[in-house]
Amino acid sequence: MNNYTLTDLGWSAHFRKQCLDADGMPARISSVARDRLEAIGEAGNVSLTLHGGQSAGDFAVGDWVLHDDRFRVVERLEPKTRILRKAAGREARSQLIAANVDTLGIVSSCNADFNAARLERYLALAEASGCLPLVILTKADETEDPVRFRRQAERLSPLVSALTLNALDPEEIERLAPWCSGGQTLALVGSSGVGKTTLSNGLTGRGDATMDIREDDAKGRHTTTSRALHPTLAGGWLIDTPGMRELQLADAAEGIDAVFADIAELALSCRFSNCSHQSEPGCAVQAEIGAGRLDPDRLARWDKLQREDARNSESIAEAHARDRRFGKMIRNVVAQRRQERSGK
Ligand SMILES: Nc1nc2c(ncn2[C@@H]2O[C@H](COP(=O)(O)OP(=O)(O)OP(=O)(O)O)[C@@H](O)[C@H]2O)c(=O)[nH]1
Ligand SMILES: [Zn+2]
Repeated sequence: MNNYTLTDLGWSAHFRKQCLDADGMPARISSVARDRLEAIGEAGNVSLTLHGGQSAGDFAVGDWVLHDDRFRVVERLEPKTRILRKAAGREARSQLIAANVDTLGIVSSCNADFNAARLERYLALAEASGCLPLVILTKADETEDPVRFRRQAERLSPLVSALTLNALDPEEIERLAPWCSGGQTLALVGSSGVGKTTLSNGLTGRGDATMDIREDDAKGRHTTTSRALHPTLAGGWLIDTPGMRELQLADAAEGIDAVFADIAELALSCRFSNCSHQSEPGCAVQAEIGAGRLDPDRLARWDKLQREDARNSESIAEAHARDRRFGKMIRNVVAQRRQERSGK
């Protein structure tokens, strides 16, 4: 049995402001099942049910909700940050992976996994999600020169802070405490084998086994959902879901511009506003490359990310519009209920 305060759980003025005139008890979602949410509140773990047009897909691990005394979800509070991904399947739309992640830990290792393009992709994602990016370079014990990797990472963007560590050493893992203490939430992304599980186990003190929640689906079969919001030893939270592990860029245009702010700014000085920065006359970007001040590979990576993002965003723009209409409908229903309750 836990006894967390709302502050321990990551509650802040951002959420309090949203429920000044709302009734219901706050709880933070720790896992999302097909028709039910598991959450943690001041009274401990609670199992919440959805009703009245609510769909599990509208909620993500890390979200704050208000529930009534029959443990029904009344309202989802607008999150501080949200991590989206382009959903699989033919109908392209974005899918909510996690909410209220304060820091996105971008994990890579001090070896052949280190890849500038991949780091930039995750940095853009962190920026688009509103999370603080932290590059965590593992396997520092396996290289002669970890500082070289850290410098390379820090050169990618002024947004980056990076640290190197041996994820197998509990003392070194403690260096991550500032990002996952005091109710703060950290999530880890990165390729397979870079040490996410090792870090996660070290940060939470738990073994590899995830606490599964069993649920009967409509056909009477058992399905399991992993609890995905884990308390860290430092007094914060770690979000670990399968979806976090397969993130792609979607709708991250702003994030890309922030990571490549130097190129985006140069591009403003190109003679043509639709310059492709390949061979046009008066291209400020090519001029910088010619002068040896800009790495042509970096321009190529920027170009690739932008094209990928444009493809993804185009197809999900319509789905977003539909989500907004749906959100509005839900808010209207909730407001109407509230009016009815206070009126009678
Ligand atoms: N020497 C050393 N080994 C490490 C370090 N971090 C992880 N490892 C090892 O690298 C291997 C892969 O680590 P995992 O934690 O399973 O990697 P992961 O990112 O969770 O991989 P997936 O589960 O496939 O996504 C394991 O054998 C770890 O023991 C480190 O900092 N130093
Ligand atoms: Zn140009």
